[in-house]
This record gives sequence, structure tokens and C-alpha cells, in this order.
Amino acid sequence: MEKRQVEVAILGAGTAGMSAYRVARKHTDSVVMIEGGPYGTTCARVGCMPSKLLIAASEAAHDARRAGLFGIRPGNVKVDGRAVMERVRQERDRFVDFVLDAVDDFPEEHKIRGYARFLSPHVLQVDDSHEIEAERVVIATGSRPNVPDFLKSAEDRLVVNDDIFEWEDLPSSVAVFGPGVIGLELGQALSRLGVRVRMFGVGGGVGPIQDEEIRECALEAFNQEFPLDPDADTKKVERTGDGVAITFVDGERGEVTETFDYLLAATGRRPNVDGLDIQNANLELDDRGMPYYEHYTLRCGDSHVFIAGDATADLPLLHEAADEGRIAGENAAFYPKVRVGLRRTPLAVVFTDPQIATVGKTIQQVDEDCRGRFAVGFVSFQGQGRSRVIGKNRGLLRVYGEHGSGLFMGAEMFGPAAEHIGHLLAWAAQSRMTVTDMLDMPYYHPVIEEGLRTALRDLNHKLSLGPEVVENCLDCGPGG
Ligand SMILES: Cc1cc2nc3c(=O)[nH]c(=O)nc-3n(C[C@H](O)[C@H](O)[C@H](O)COP(=O)(O)OP(=O)(O)OC[C@H]3O[C@@H](n4cnc5c(N)ncnc54)[C@H](O)[C@@H]3O)c2cc1C
Ligand SMILES: NC(=O)c1ccc[n+]([C@@H]2O[C@H](COP(=O)([O-])OP(=O)(O)OC[C@H]3O[C@@H](n4cnc5c(N)ncnc54)[C@H](O)[C@@H]3O)[C@@H](O)[C@H]2O)c1
Repeated sequence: MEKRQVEVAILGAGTAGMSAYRVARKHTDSVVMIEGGPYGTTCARVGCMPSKLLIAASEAAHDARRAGLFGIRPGNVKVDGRAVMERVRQERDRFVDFVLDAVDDFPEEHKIRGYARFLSPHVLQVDDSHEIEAERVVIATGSRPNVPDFLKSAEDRLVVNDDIFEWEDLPSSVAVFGPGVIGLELGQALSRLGVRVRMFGVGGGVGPIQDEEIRECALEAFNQEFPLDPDADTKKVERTGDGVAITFVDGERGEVTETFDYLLAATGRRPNVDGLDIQNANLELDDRGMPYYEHYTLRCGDSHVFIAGDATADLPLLHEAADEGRIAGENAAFYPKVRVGLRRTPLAVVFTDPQIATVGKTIQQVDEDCRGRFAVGFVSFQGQGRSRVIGKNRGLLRVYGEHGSGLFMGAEMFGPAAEHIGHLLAWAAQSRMTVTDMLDMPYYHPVIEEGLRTALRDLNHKLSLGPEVVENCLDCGPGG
């Protein structure tokens, strides 16, 4: 067992861990980054990037199929599953290689391989190879899929996101459990690539959507492509000779059994904190065994331990993991001087079609913060000019503003180019713009942002700050 003493030990070499390492290293050379699994990050290996690659293939198939709308007849669209998966893996490997190159550049003495756990507040054991005495620790151990026990009856046909990207070919059918972000993105992509998909949820949720009207709209749109029951009554999951038989109650047919090649569990993720022997770190823990920590400093209580990325189980998104890693790494380096870091306006995008974007405060948070004194502006993209031109005229945007101050508070969207509209809205929220300020900005024609302007005008009027929205107004151009 090799023993070492360091100022800063970082657990995990994912996005958060590498950010923490880069910042900490600027201030001290006495730092180690400990990685138990393969280098390359969840984002590049099995997360953001391969999922977006699969979605890109599905969009190509979908666009070819719907080309008839424009009078274009590409003929029979054939999906070559092997070629689709080959590109996914090839491009994924390029992204992973970028990360591996970055890790290669870190000095060898800063890198330790193995799983770390706490022996005491300042002592970590890494497998059976190292004992590290660290003045400060950053926990950046990420998360893993959380699979409910009853799904395990699918045995070898049970898959999680990691497995899908290793497929050599596409299967013919997949049952997706969990219409959250991963389930919706992967489920819709597989469906558009010709895989028979059925999606099962619990509790009625659809992705991260909190606004009831947006949820209804999204649910209807997804159900036009594949059956999605957000509150399914699943009776049985069984591995059979030819796949996984799922018995469930169908609204129209009663109790039915359908067989699928695979069952994809996309039922949420669990932070990798349970394997750390965190009870030895002398931190205050909540009833799930998670350390209490401060959102702006990432410090656990008044200790020398910081936590960042998916390990916090709070905002499991790439840009948040990078931000949190930076803040935690800097605070670990300068400890006991601990500084508040910049936390940005909440922004999340789901890469379905239409896309989903959530920005700023949810409608429930706005209601609470404004004590009910808020208004909601609205636009449907059905008749919106640019959206109709490109045949993407589905969905809704709802924007929230505070009475009195006229401040823009948040929004939810299920509609075209939500990844871009979401950014505009997040930038406006972080700049603390009023709805009037936002309407003073330029809007080109014909663009999807004109739909955003319609929603903002509706909101401004409801906040008693502007005139009523005029149907077919001329300065909007047709279909504003
Ligand atoms: C399918 C999928 C799609 C996604 N798509 C998006 C997207 O489009 N946009 C977006 O913003 N986010 C997306 N995410 C979320 C994003 O990938 C994560 O939020 C982000 O990668 C988290 O980074 P991290 O550094 O916290 O964790 P990770 O990158 O997982 O790093 C944690 C590291 O810690 C290591 N580790 C664990 N335990 C120990 C231990 N005891 N000792 C040492 N090392 C340990 C692990 O091996 C791992 O390498 C997606 C996630 C998934 C699964
Ligand atoms: N585009 C993106 O930014 C992106 C993409 C993928 C993942 N992510 C991140 O990864 C995180 C994890 O994604 P996720 O989809 O695993 O989690 P999630 O929390 O988004 O969704 C889990 C879903 O599973 C459902 N569920 C739970 N138990 C179930 C059961 N027994 N049967 C059926 N459904 C069940 C939940 O109700 C929920 O709808 C997300 O919160 C997100 O932050 C982001």
C-alpha cells in the first residue's frame, strides 16, 4: 500500500472532477485526481454525446420521411441499423479521445487509478493500492442508473443507456421504462429509427416539464409517434424465450401482454456517494445518506470536503457539473478561504422533437415567489410563420412575469428550436430583464423568435404594461 500526503484529493475524473483538478492545480501542485472507472467522462462515453449522435440519425430518417410535405419524394426510407450504430460509436470515440488526450497531459504523479473511500475525514483508501492523507477533498463521483428491482426480471434483456451505444445493430422492439429526459430522448430516437417502442411512466411526469399545459401538449405529440402512458399500471415483467414479456393495463384493451426485444430502464440516476463510506468523513448526512452542502460554495457543512457534479443529485447537467467543479476546486485549493461562486440561471434542454426547454423558475416557484401576483404569456407554434415554413409548427411556449416589477421570471417550451429560444430566455432572466426590455430587443423576420415575441407581448399585456396582442399584426409579418 503506497501512502501519500496531499493538499487536495479529487474523487472522480469526470467533467466536474477534471474542472476541479484544473482550477486546483493552478494554485497547488499537491493534488491528486482519483478515478475508479475508465477515463473519458460520462458525457462523452455514455451520455450527452452518443445520445445526441443517435438522435441525429433519427432526425435524418424522420426528415427524409416527412419530405413529402414539401413535394420531395426520396423514395422508401431504409434505416441501416449497423451503419447507424457504427457512426454513433465512431463519433463517440472521437469525443472520448479528446478527453483522453486532456488526461494524458496531466502529470502522472497527479493521477491515481482505483475507487476511493473514506477511512476517516482526512484519509482515503484507493482500492488496495493507496492510502491518501488529504487536507481537502472534492467528491466528484458522478451518478449511475437507478434500476427498480421489478425491472430486473428482464434479466439479460434489461439495458441502460450505457448498453445501447454498444449495440452493433438496432433491435426490432424496446420497452422504455421512465419517460424522463433519457427515456424520451432515446425512446423517440429509436422509434424514428424504426424500432417499435412503448413507454411506461409512473406519477404522470413527462421529462422535466412542470407546466401542466405544456405537459399535456407534449404528451399528445409523443403519443402520436409511440404509446406513452405516463402513469402506467405494469403488472408483470418476465424474461421469455423470445424477449421480455410485459403485462400492463391498457386504457382501451384492459390487461394485455406485449413482448419486446429489450427493456430500457431510464428510471432516474443515483449519485455515487453510497460507495464512499461517507459515514467515516464526519459530515452531516440527510436521510438518504447524502451530505448537506451549500449551493454557492459546494462546501459540505463547515468541513474541508466539497462536492460537485452529478454526485450532488441536484442539477445533473453537463454545464452545471463543469461550474460546480470549478467552484469546488477553487475553494478546496484556497481553503480555509471559501468563496461564493457564480451560479447561472437554470436552463435545461431535452433534445426530442419538438424539443423541451425549461428556463429560470418553474411555474410553481414563480407562484410561490410572487405570492400569486404573476401572469403567463403564451404562444402556440401551430400558425407561427417560420415554424410553418419549415413544417415544424407544433408546440407551445409559456412565459412567466411578475406583476408590478414586470420582471421576466421563467418559461417552459415544447416547440421548434427550443434549444435556442431557451438560451435567449435564460440570458434575459440572468440579466434580470423586464418583459418590456425583452420586447425592446430586435426581432428579425421571418424567424421562430417572432413566436417568442408574441408570447412576450401577450405577457406584457397581462401585466398591464402593453397593448393587447393584435391578431395578424402587420409589423409582425405574416404568422408572427
Ligand atoms: C444518456 C445521458 C444523456 C445526457 N445528456 C445530457 C445533455 O444532453 N446535456 C447535459 O447537460 N447533460 C446531459 N447528461 C448529463 C451529464 O452527462 C452529466 O450531468 C455529467 O456528465 C456529470 O458529470 P460528473 O463529472 O458529475 O460525472 P461523471 O462524468 O460520471 O464522472 C464521475 C467519475 O467518478 C468516477 N468514480 C465514481 N466513484 C468513484 C470513486 N469512489 N472513486 C474514484 N472515482 C469514482 C466515475 O468512474 C466517473 O468517471 C446526460 C446523461 C446521460 C446519462
Ligand atoms: N438533454 C439533457 O440535458 C439530458 C439528457 C439526458 C439526461 N440528462 C440528465 O440526466 C438526468 C437523469 O435522466 P433520467 O431520464 O434517468 O432521469 P429523470 O429523473 O429525468 O427521469 C426518470 C423518469 O423515470 C420515471 N420513473 C421512475 N421510476 C419508474 C418506474 N418504476 N417505472 C416507470 N417510470 C419510472 C420518473 O417518473 C421519471 O419520469 C436528468 O435529470 C438530466 O438532468 C440530461
